Amino acid sequence: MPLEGEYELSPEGWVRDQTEKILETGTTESVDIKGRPVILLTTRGVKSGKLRKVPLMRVEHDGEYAIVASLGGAPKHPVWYHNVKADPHVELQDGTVTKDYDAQEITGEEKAIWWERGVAAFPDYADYQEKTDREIPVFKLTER
Ligand SMILES: C[C@H](OP(=O)(O)OC[C@@H](O)[C@@H](O)[C@@H](O)Cn1c2nc(=O)[nH]c(=O)c-2cc2ccc(O)cc21)C(=O)N[C@@H](CCC(=O)N[C@@H](CCC(=O)O)C(=O)O)C(=O)O
Repeated sequence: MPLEGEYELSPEGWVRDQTEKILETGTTESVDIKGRPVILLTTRGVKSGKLRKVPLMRVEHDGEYAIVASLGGAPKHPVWYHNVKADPHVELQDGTVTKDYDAQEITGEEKAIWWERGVAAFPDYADYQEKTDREIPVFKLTER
């Protein structure tokens, strides 16, 4: 069951531009970061109840996805992290395909495995973790 409701785009210029391009073209393949693929995550705003769309790096393995709340190694989690913790029902668009998932924050061995996959997909994640004391959270997505 897709997420219903009005959505609002990021106030962050370059992110907004990429999100708009994905929405205009209908595919996440219309954008990339340093040549690396991107997915589009939709979450439910924890206060506004609005749908929030955020592009994230594509971290996929055998049809399963993870999302990494890196925010470039900032000291605080991105706002969408709190949305997902409050309501784990998210949508993920990869290419032209959008599906519903339940997001679960992972830790320990499972997180170590997905973290490696994340760094393989986007090596900058390792630099981001280096530059902050914040442990960058990872969620695994399970199709609903
Ligand atoms: C700027 C802020 O965004 P954020 O949720 O903190 O997310 C920050 C970033 O993670 C987000 O911009 C990502 O898209 C950046 N980003 C990546 N960010 C990552 O963390 N990881 C990635 O892998 C990643 C890749 C990526 C690739 C392409 C690209 O264009 C952007 C990429 C935002 O949208 N704020 C809104 C509010 C959003 C929101 O959810 N509000 C809540 C209330 C929140 C509250 O006040 O408690 C609500 O609606 O209820 C605002 O200020 O109006």
